[in-house]
Amino acid sequence: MSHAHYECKIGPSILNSDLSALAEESQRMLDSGADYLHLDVMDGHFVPNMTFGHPVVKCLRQKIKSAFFDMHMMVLNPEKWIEPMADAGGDQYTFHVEATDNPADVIKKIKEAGMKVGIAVKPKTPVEDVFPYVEDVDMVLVMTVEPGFGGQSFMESMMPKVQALRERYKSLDIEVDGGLSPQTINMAAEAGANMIVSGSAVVKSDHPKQVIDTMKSCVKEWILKSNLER
Ligand SMILES: O=C(CO)[C@@H](O)[C@H](O)COP(=O)(O)O
Ligand SMILES: [Fe+2]
Repeated sequence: MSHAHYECKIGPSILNSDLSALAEESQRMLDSGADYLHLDVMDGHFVPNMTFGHPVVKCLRQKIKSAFFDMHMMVLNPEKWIEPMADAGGDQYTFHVEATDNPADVIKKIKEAGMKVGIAVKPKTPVEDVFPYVEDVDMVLVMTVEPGFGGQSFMESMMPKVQALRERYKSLDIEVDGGLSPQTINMAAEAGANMIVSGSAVVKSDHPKQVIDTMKSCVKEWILKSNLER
C-alpha cells in the first residue's frame, strides 16, 4: 500500500488583520498553531489592490526568526522581486502562472535564489496550464476566490482542479486560498488539498487555535482516508 506523502499544514493569511501590527499578529497566529505564514503581496497591477512588499517582509523577518514564509506574489513581472524577496527572508515564492510568459524561467530563478517554488492559478485559469510545470515546483496553489481581497466566499467550483492535481500527483503539496474556514474546509480536504490558507476565519476569531485545530483535524482525516483507500 502506498501512502500519501503529504501532510496537513495550516498557513494563516494576515491580510485581514491589523497590518500595522504585522509582527504581533503573525506571532499570535504561530502561537495559535499555524504551521507557516502565508504573506499576500499585491502590486496594484496584477490585482486591483496593494499590500506590502519586500521591505516590510525584511522587517518582519527580524522579529519572526524561524517561521516558514510562503510569499503569495500577486504581482506582474514576478521575476523582478525574486532576489529582493529571497534577501528579505522569504522561504517560498508562489507566483501566478498568468503573470508571466515564461513560467519555466521564473521557476529557475526562484530556485537559483534559494527559495522553494509555488505556482498559482486564478479561478478562471484552467489547471491544465500548470501541468507542464508541476514536476519542477514544490507546491501548486489553487485560488478559491479571485485574488485581491480577503474575506470573500469560497468557490466550491474550484474543487475539480484540486482533484485533477491530486489524482495525478499523489505527494504534491496542493494549497487552497480564499474563503477557507471550519464551514468550507471539508470540501477542500475531500478534494485533496493539504496546505490550507485561512485569513479572516482565523484572524477575526476569538479562538484562533480552535479554528486552526478544527481545520487541521478535518484535513488529517481525509489524508488518513485516502491512505486506507489505496
Ligand atoms: O490571496 C488572498 C486574496 O487574494 C488570500 O490569501 C486571502 O487573503 C485569504 O483570506 P480569506 O479569504 O481567508 O479571508
Ligand atoms: Fe493569498
